[in-house]
Amino acid sequence: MPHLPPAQGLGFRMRPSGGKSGRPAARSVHGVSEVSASWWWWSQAPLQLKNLPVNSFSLEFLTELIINLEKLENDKTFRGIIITSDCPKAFSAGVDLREICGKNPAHYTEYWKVLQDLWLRLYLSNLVLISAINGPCAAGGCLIPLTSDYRILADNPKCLIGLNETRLGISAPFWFKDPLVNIIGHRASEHALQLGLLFPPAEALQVGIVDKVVPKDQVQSTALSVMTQWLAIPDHARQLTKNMIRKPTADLLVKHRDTDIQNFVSFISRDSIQKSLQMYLAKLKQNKD
Ligand SMILES: CCCCCCCCCCCCC/C=C/C(=O)SCCNC(=O)CCNC(=O)[C@H](O)C(C)(C)COP(=O)(O)OP(=O)(O)OC[C@H]1O[C@@H](n2cnc3c(N)ncnc32)[C@H](O)[C@@H]1OP(=O)(O)O
Repeated sequence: MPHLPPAQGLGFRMRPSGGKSGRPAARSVHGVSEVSASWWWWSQAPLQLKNLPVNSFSLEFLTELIINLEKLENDKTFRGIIITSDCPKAFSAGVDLREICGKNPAHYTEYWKVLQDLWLRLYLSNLVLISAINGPCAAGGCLIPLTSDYRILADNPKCLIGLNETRLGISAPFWFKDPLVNIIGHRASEHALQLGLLFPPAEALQVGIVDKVVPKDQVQSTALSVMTQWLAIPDHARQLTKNMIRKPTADLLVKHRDTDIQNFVSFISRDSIQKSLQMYLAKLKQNKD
């Protein structure tokens, strides 16, 4: 792991909410993030993503997320995580475009490798992962939902979800496409991916990219209730089953990850792509005004 300097506004919060176990909240500060590990309810941990303004995946944010997930995974008292956003504007805006614009090939290589690492850690996690999606998530912003075991989306027209890469003139990586196919099926994925569809809540539910749509103020309570159902299953049986179903998909990335990195680096280093990226970033800033 690279050494990371402290940064403001970046972090993950595991919010205490009157835990039943009576355990005191443990608070520790690690490098860039403050992690308040405490018990909320049994062994489920709410993990709130906070990389203002839109939870885009900067290298620093990805690295911290991986570290925090590893801690939770190794702490045998935790059996599940509810992942949500603590940024009002988005669940996640996906790849932080500033990480892949105007940098050098070594940086692009490191960035893509860490993004793959996060995907692998999430996709093969032994924990029950529930995405409580309380904001838009497009393209790379779907990484966490697509690798989760269950997805709950807030019923708000702004909460669009989908792999819209083709609309940006790019193709979704195969390791984004594969989980989508596993979730919504082949034909629906062909349709969604080629057209770069971003689904509003009702359509997202209909196509199956999310499992439940509820009013925004019920996303957390619904996630808790779903988690309770999942935790009623013995861990070892559920974990073996999850691994059996997901391993073939994960193995594809493990097997092809070096080639995938090379492809990404050569693609992103092209002048034409760098120009498009600069224009897209400028457009995002203009839209704000
Ligand atoms: C032509 C584009 C080419 C892209 C080439 C990419 C190549 C990648 C190779 C292959 C990778 C494929 C897999 C993954 C791909 C991705 O994830 S690409 C990123 C996809 N995400 C988006 O396109 C989301 C863009 N953002 C938005 O739509 C909106 O910001 C929002 C999330 C819906 C929030 O809207 P709003 O509340 O109106 O806030 P804004 O004012 O728009 O944004 C606030 C600030 O955040 C900055 N920002 C937004 N998204 C990103 C981002 N992805 N990376 C970096 N920064 C981002 C935005 O510029 C604003 O900044 P300031 O103006 O400085 O406040």
